[in-house]
Amino acid sequence: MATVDNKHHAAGEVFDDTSGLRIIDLSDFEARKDEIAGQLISSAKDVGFFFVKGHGIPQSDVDKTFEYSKLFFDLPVSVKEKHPFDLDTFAGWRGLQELSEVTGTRLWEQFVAPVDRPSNPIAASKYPPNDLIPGFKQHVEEFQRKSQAVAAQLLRGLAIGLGLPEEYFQGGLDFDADDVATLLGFNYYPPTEGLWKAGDAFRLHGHADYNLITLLYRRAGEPGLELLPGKEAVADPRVKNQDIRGAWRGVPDNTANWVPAPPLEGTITVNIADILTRWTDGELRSTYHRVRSPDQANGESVGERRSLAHFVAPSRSFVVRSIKGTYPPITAGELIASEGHAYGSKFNDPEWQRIAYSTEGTTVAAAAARGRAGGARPEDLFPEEAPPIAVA
Ligand SMILES: O=C(O)CCC(=O)C(=O)O
Ligand SMILES: [Fe+2]
Repeated sequence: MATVDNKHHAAGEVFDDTSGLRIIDLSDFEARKDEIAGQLISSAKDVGFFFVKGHGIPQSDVDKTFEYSKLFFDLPVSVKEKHPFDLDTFAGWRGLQELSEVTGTRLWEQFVAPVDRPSNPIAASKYPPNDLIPGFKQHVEEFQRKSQAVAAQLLRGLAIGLGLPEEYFQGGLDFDADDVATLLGFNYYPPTEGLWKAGDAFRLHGHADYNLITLLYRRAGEPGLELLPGKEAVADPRVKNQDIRGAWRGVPDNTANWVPAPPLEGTITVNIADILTRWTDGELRSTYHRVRSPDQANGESVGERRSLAHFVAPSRSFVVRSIKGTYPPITAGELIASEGHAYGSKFNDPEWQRIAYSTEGTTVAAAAARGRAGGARPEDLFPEEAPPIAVA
């Protein structure tokens, strides 16, 4: 696993050698917030992805959450299928059946865990009975509370970086709200030994996250995440007059230059997601990303892979008003549901599935990005001109 020592300095900033992504140190935030804000905003505008260290989340909390991931996914299908994924809320379990139909095998399973609140009857019903996994729901809540505090700090920095009041993006972030919409996504990618040749398929198709900002926790020795820096269509000025509500923006270009983002010890991988893109009129980039299947020939582990995606979102009743008025006001709850339904209908389209889960067209660019001896350079992350994006 690469570590945060695997880095070089450019203009006083720190980059990971393999991805070219910035590693932003959040320690001593209050004293350093203007400096941090500058780094955050430049990553959020140009790339949409970055790593943070000095975030204060103990590794033991992350490890414990991964242990719960194993307990959950090890449950029999007959138990998990009692808590199906729900397109209105994005919560619940999915993966097995729909992906088996496309690939003939299982690439990805996901359980998206809500925060249980009395006014949200869906939340409790998404969890297996407590005696099957004692303490699961409570741990998920405690972990999300800590992770959301990091997200709130990042959003302060981004507001400062945009020249807005520091509190600008704090609306809707009350973790104790009855209609809290923040979710913890558990991803499980089963072992691929003997299932397919390296590069024949993706574990997770290219997508942009539906929420506000995502904090992604990953494990040592489990690469595969790739991203398309700053290329999300909703951030493109050419589509800014469209109402992005419910738009599912197709399958991202497989021939484009995807950049690998390795897991870096002690860091959280952060990405801007669609609600923040909408809120900032496309200025901050909700960037396409995907998980490539392991490349055994290059020594990558074909064992299981897990990740935790903390999908931070404003409370469902919070009204998102884009700063410059590019998009009409809409509640976060409506946005989340419309993205969910757009995703659901696309997902059931066999042609979409075929393209999303095949590496057709990726070989040259993706292999070049992966094989680059010294890793991507920071300047690779700042494409001069985005190719035209079809919006019809
Ligand atoms: O597993 C990963 O590294 C990425 C997961 C992801 O993109 C998601 O859950 O939205
Ligand atoms: Fe994602």
